[in-house]
Amino acid sequence: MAPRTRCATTPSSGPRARACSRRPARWSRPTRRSTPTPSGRPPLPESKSVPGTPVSAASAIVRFDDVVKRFSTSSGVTTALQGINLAIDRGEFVAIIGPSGCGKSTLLRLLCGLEQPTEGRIEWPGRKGADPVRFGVAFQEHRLLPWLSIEQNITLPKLMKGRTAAQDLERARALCKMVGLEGFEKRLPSELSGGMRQRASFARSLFVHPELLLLDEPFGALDALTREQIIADAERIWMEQRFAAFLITHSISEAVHLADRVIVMSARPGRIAAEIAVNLPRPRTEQMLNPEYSRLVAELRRHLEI
Ligand SMILES: Nc1ncnc2c1ncn2[C@@H]1O[C@H](COP(=O)(O)OP(=O)(O)OP(=O)(O)O)[C@@H](O)[C@H]1O
Repeated sequence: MAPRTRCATTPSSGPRARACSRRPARWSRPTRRSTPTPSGRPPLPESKSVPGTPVSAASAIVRFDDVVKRFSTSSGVTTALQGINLAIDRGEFVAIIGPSGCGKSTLLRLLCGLEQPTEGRIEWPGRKGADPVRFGVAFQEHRLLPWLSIEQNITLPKLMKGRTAAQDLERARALCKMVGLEGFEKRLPSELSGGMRQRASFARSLFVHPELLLLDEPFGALDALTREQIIADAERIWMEQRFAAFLITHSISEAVHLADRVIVMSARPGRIAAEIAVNLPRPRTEQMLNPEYSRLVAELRRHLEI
């Protein structure tokens, strides 16, 4: 039987081949932590991805089975994604990286239901009845409404329903504090720096207590220093809350800093070319000096052919 995914840049034997995702549709059970999380919540996976080990229905929040996505336009049909088999576990941080146009945003849009697969299935194993999984989304552009204060922007889902309770404002304030915006709750977006607006956008994505956080290059447009600070904060917040996260990024260092697993996509039609488990200890702020960090960066560079 042909492999479900193929590695475009990896030889058929040797260490690189082991990273290649020639594996069945269901992947990898995480190793469980024995130490409590800083928030005191139940322990969740620290790092994972043993090639060929199936993800159980109980641990996966979402699973793509042989998903194909084609777009039909007046100028023809584009196959954006081909043969995607991917499972994301509860509490797992997955980063996705690949060349422009390889289908990363299409994957994200499939995840939040803005697109439907042309072939294959997307399953939500833990979903009860018609209850949707709670999503948070943050984009490269902050998408804050300019006429609303930061706390109003954060509570927007409730504001739109016309009922912002005291506890919602309390949560908005707590989120502002969490992302380093304490004291700026009443400000308008135009009164904040670019990095602060991005922090506010990140806080807004957390407002709904997401089970799955979708991050479409949210730190991509920031200057290097601000970006480093926000990434460190994002990791801390994820460690405290342990939602599942799906991060689109063009930055190898960002992927290695944040993710338990980095998925490398090949050029269009997008396929999963490789899956790299990141087993570095957290928090990873100091890990750049770790030889394993350099090894992972080099491995990802090889897969991306840069
Ligand atoms: N609504 C659409 N209609 C037609 N084609 C589309 C649509 N959305 C995406 N595509 C095509 O699907 C392919 C994948 O696009 P997608 O935006 O997912 O790539 P990407 O990896 O996110 O790119 P980038 O890194 O540049 O943002 C591209 O060829 C794009 O032109």
